[in-house]
Amino acid sequence: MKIFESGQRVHLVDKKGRQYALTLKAGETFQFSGDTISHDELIGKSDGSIVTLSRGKKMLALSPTVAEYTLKMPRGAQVLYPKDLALITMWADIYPGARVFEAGVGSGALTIALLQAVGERGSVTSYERRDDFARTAMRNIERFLGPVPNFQLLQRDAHEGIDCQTGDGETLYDRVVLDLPEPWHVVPHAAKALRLGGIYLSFVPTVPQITQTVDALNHTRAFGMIETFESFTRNWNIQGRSVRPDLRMIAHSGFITVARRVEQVMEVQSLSSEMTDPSIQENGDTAPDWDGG
Ligand SMILES: C[S@@+](CC[C@H](N)C(=O)[O-])C[C@H]1O[C@@H](n2cnc3c(N)ncnc32)[C@H](O)[C@@H]1O
Repeated sequence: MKIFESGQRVHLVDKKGRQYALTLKAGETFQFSGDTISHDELIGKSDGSIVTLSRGKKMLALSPTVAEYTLKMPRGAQVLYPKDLALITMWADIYPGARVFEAGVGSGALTIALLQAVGERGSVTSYERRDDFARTAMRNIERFLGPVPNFQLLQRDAHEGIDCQTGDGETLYDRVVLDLPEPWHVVPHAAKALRLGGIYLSFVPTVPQITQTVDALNHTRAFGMIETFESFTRNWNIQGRSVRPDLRMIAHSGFITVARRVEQVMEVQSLSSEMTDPSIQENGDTAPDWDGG
């Protein structure tokens, strides 16, 4: 059972699912539309409890998930949406023990997701150009995760390079994850900083940014398996017989580009070689390469 303690972040959720964030501090009072509840009443309660405010309104007290926390935490820069955080951690294949380089940090939403995924055995090193954003991010990160000895946040410009040499000349990083406007300037540094087989991932909101990023990845000849994709999530309203998609959704956030650091780029097959490829059937469809498909 998780019991709320002073210093912890708690979300109070009303009947309509609206969430109100507070950081517990003995002696303080939470106020909401003329209703109040003292933090002391929440401290010692279990995660998932129902609490009653001064005028009788009932609310659910929950320990926020990463998705809930990052949507409600103070922002310097725009945060990544949970749908993109989920895809980034999966497609960058952030695993326990991984050594990750990240830039820029913004408000720290992606950093929190990366730190959770690498766990105590892994590490995250992040560059953020703006000192004010770096400070907001550090507060956000520590308020959610507590002290993070495996995290290094440096006020640096990632366009100028990624420090990646250990004493014995080994490159440091398993993964490079970028959420900044011009990732193509960082691509040559990522090629040097990533170990062979390592993964590069960047997130950008517009099509010209993808083109420049993919051009830069191809230009280095150090990356293969380059893919770009986007995602949509659409919530559904399920109330009695009213079962339908919500009227509003986030129609666009951005594009994810992923690439693998390789020793040598394999030539892309030309159309003429595809024509002689036995796996291409006469109608142009690719033949299944499994038995009985
Ligand atoms: C969109 S925000 C990142 C948001 C972050 N991923 C989050 O979820 O909270 C982009 C950040 O990149 C930083 N940035 C832009 N160019 C940079 C560079 N060359 N080096 C380091 N940081 C940079 C900006 O200051 C900004 O904070």
